[in-house]
Amino acid sequence: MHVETTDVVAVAVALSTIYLLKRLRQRLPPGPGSSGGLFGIPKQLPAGEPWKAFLAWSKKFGPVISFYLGWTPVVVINTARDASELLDRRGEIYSSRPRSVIGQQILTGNMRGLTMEYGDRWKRWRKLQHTGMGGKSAQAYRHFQSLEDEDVVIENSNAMKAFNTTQIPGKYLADSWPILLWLPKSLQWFRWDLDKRRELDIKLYVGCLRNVERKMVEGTAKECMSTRILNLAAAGGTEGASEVEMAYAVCSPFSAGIGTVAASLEVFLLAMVHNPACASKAQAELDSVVGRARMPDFSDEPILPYVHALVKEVMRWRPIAPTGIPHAVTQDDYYNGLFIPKDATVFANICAICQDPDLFPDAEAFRPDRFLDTQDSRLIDFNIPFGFGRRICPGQDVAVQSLFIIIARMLWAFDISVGTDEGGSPVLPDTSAFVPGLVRKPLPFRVNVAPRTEDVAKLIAIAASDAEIELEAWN
Ligand code: HEM
Repeated sequence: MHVETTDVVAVAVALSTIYLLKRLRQRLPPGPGSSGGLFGIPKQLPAGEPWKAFLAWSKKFGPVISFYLGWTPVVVINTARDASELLDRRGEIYSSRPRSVIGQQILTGNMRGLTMEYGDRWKRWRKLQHTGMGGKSAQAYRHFQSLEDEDVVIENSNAMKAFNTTQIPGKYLADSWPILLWLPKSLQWFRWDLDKRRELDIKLYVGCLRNVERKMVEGTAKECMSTRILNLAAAGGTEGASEVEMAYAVCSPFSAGIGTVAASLEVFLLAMVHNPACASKAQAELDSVVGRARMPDFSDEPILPYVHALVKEVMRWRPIAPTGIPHAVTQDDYYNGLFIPKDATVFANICAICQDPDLFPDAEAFRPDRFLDTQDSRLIDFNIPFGFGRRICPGQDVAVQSLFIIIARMLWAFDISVGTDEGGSPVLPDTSAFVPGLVRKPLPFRVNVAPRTEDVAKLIAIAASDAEIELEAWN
């Protein structure tokens, strides 16, 4: 039988059209539809803080909503129950990341775990993360977290700045049109700067890892995530991860951990300025448990329930990762009669979930006690700000430890109050004014931080100089 090429093309077009129409007729979760942008399809997320638009839409359309971003279906989950059902229980298919041509493929050569698609490489990377951060490994950092905490740090933050600028949906043509990768490399204008940055990143990360390797050979290395991973590699336990993969893995806590904890501390200050009664209650607990002769330590943690609850409330009241990091679905799925197509991007609206009235009555109020007077395991083991399912933040134990020790010590040492302007009048900051982003932080505000007693300054100075000596050994 003779078949013309045109016949084959016609059949292929017809079949794809039937397939597309069939998919489009399936009932996607309700949503605002598509308005604006090219052919009525929005190219970018709602401006400013998208979680607010998502929350408003969910009040109108229901807890799970959808819309199109370019040609990609986007699903947003707005309650803890639905997030847990989809992202935790169905983790096998909800644990990928949306394809990122610019930020992941080109800038990092698919090495950065945060935005890596689900698969064997991600599983290898994640195993390496647990070597350095999970459970017991996190506890091993406690001593260093209680010490007072530069070229490497600056270069690393440059690497992160470059990565963050690529994480704006719709910003790059090549993210929406991956077909551009078929152009000869010399014509792919969008990769010229990124290729140079990737080379610098690899040099930096591999350089750090080799530095530790050299110290291990000399016998001067201290145990850390790098030594553990290098030992694991030597014992054949890294499943063939390349040197570059390992180098990116050990450097990811740097990038994912610094800005997030710093932003949470700014939220803490904002909360204290507005809620002096909570600060006083925590200070009373600290004074009765720790006394005034020494600073609080990790050993005090089990007997400082209010401080612990205050840390949780800081993270709940104003989550710093408002919509988490988007997941992607790897198979078609149905949920409560709604169709969630393969490759849909899925956001958990963490800010909305943290205001869920069923879980957090009077959610706008800053009330640490909500975590004490409860039998609800979702509050006792509260970790919603760290995301969901298999992609849940691997650094959550490290983060909570950092926040606990810094917040406990700040409250023990200082009175925190509203700042004043040049004329001496108090300036109460807006509790909803944030610098938007994947990780957000409060807009700059004035705050007054004063030592609670004269002895405090002396105690801190002694502790700081001891810590400096100890940290010197890590240089
Ligand atoms: C208050 C501090 C922090 C918050 C609120 C936070 C929040 C998050 C969130 C929401 C995600 C995405 C989870 C998901 O996809 O469902 C995430 C991922 C991640 N976080 Fe954190 N994080 C914090 C601190 C840290 C620290 C200190 C580290 C490292 C020491 C870290 C390392 C990571 C990494 C490597 C990922 C990517 C995980 C993956 O894609 O598999 N984070 N974090």
